[in-house]
Amino acid sequence: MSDKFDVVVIGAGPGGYVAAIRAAQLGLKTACIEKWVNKEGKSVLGGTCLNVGCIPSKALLEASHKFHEAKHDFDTFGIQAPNVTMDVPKMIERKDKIVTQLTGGIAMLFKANGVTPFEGTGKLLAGKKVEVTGHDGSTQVLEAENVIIASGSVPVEIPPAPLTEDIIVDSTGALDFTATPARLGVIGGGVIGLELGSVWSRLGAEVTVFEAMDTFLAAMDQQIAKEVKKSLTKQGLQIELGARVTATQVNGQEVEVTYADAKGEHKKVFDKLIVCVGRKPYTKGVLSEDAGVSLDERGFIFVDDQCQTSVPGVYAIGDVVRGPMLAHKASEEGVTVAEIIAGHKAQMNYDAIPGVIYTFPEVASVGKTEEELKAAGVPYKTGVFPFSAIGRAMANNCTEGMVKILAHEETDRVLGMHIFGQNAGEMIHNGVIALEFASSAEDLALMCFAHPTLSEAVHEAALAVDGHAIHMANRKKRK
Ligand SMILES: NC(=O)c1ccc[n+]([C@@H]2O[C@H](COP(=O)([O-])OP(=O)(O)OC[C@H]3O[C@@H](n4cnc5c(N)ncnc54)[C@H](O)[C@@H]3O)[C@@H](O)[C@H]2O)c1
Repeated sequence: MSDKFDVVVIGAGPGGYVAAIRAAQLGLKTACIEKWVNKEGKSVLGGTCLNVGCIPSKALLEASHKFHEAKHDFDTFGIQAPNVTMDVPKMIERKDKIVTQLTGGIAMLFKANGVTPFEGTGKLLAGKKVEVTGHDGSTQVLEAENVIIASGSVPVEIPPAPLTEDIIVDSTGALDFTATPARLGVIGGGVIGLELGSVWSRLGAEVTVFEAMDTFLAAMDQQIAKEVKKSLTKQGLQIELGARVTATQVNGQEVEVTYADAKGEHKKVFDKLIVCVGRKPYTKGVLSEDAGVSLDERGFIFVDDQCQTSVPGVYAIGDVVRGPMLAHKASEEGVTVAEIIAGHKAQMNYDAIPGVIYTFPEVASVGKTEEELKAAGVPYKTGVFPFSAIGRAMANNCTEGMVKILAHEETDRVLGMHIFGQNAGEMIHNGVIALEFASSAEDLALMCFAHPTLSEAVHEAALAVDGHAIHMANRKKRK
């Protein structure tokens, strides 16, 4: 059987499903192929983000934060809640319910928009044909005017720590622990390591994070990264920098980790070990040999600025192509490509993609870091404002962190915004809008921010760029 579509999308993660919906909205006959099967053996849409990534991890982060707050911080507010306990299976059940609701929601959106879903594995053949192999092994070929590959990424595995059934796990396994491990090891002090390490630490695990690099959150603005490390350490995460895991040995229900740092070789024993050392693009079985689509030297599908691959009419988006591996980046690329296919002018701005680490407090950034500006020789000025001087932060009992704004020394144009603080992931959109609209720090400073809000720290940081902050003594006073 052969079916013809204007657009065939391979993959229904936040890149693929968004691309498919937008293409259908634009009047294009669209199909979307997804092979994901959940724990119950059911075909589901949503990819990594909805099934085992962004959403389930946030459900656990929220639950563990509430538990931690009830146990340790309620007293500050005058609330007595002795004997607070955590029901881990119930927390996991709630997480699973949210996932089911959201993945089912995409199926409904496909229906509402007229996207034809196919369950199975999509493989690009020559001539913009796509073969779909169903879960029962049957095959059919779809013909397409345009193909969008959105096959995503998978966790990197490392030889010293091969995954086991339930002791050495990846980020997916760490979302389904049935009880809090007493001792938890985490390999990789990146985004996933800090988020999942936080979840289980708040629930009572003794957590050690092994990070191979000497610098903590090396890609981040280092003034912010230092504060984050201090805060997480205070919360109980033991962060070992310059620590490379060289071997693991599972003994019954525990695992011994061997790691090397500047002081030599050490060993530490854990009940569970999470491996989160990055993700790699997933192209296995997605491209036939004669498909004509080239990969780059790191295994990503090679694309131009408009996400076009080496084959005209074949596009690739999201984690399988260059750029940050972030759901919202994938979605925006999906919309951009759908618009391009429909003949519209569309472009993605890679300079204004926010990144958030959902620890408590959150860490969020957009644009350039101070280190990047220094390295590029760009003249800049900074405005920093601490949450400790924000009334709402005091009322909320979370005065940790700061907002930092970097602006061009001569033009005053906002070049970067970095926030460590409660709700930083929401506040960072001030920076995204500033970058998109090429605002100056003065533009932000001249806006009226609601009081009392945490966002006032953004306003004050913008004022501080030129030494005008109201609620702190400015280091440099300017007119
Ligand atoms: N909140 C979010 O936006 C979010 C959440 C989860 C994942 N993600 C994305 O998923 C991707 C994967 O996340 P991640 O945390 O796995 O990767 P990452 O790249 O953020 O961090 C991996 C870390 O592991 C370290 N590492 C590598 N090998 C090691 C070893 N042998 N021993 C010790 N440390 C080692 C690296 O130096 C690095 O710091 C990232 O691109 C991330 O952006 C984003």
